[in-house]
Amino acid sequence: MNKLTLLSVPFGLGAGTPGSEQAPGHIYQLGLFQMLQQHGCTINKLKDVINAGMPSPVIQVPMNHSDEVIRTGMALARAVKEVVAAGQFPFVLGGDHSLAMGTLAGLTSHYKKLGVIWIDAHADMNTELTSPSGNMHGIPLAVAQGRAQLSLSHLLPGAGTIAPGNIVLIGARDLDPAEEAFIQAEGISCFRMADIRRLGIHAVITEALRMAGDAADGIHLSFDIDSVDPSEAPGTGTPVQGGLTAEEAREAIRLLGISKRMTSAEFVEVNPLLDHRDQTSLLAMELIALFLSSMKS
Ligand SMILES: NC(=[NH2+])NCCC[C@H](N)C(=O)O
Ligand SMILES: [Mn+2]
Ligand SMILES: [Mn+2]
Repeated sequence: MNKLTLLSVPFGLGAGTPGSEQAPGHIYQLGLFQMLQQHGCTINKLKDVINAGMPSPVIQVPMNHSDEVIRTGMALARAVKEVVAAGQFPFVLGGDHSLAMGTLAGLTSHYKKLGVIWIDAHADMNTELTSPSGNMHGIPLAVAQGRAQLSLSHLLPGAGTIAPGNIVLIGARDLDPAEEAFIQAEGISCFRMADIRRLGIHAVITEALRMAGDAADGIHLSFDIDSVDPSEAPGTGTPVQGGLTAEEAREAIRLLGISKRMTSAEFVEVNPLLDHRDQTSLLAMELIALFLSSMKS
């Protein structure tokens, strides 16, 4: 595996509920680095990404905290681009899911045909006009496809887009009408919970790697902890019943890791303020260590 750079993004204003900005610090405090060491994983570089000093956004969008979300995305996009240019593996720890716009802007400035595996209860494919909440963590995949007012190139000059055919959604179970319509119209690959129960997580991940990866020059994993059922991951801002078991999440993450095909990853939406006895942070920590250790073995 390439050397690893961990980018922590303590930012949560893209979500409707505060708290996910505390996730990176909290997960470190619970012992992520010790756990990684036990697994023989070395982090070559650790960087906190904050929006301090970013120039004013070149675009305004009518959404909650859009200015801060865009500035953070600009800072993250630059950081991710640097990491990739240095030949390292960028691992982004959020934070809410709006920061995926920054990650994807950085990645698409390098990978011209990026594949994306999006494990989430949601599709995060609303635009500024269809968003029911006004929260920017619900739009990153529409932005990445070039369907929103905001685009990845607003965050980073030279950023590209993601082709709908290179996106695979896994765990979806709470889609808004406009998202549902778009997924149908574009034929976006979407493994809903019923598909996972029918096919099993192993077959789903194998298919997902093929669908996202076969026409791609890199594959990004975007893992939203709300993909896991709230009975095992309650600490998140938009929980939805009927999700993955923690065991299915472990298996999915492990299979993606050992495939050796992933070129970047992000973990988002852990909210320590909504958690029960750190159950969600501890699960996230375990999944992160599992992912990073299975990539190297
Ligand atoms: N990353 C997330 N947790 N996103 C939740 C999005 C919820 C809803 N679809 C919205 O647009 O507001
Ligand atoms: Mn999400
Ligand atoms: Mn979600």
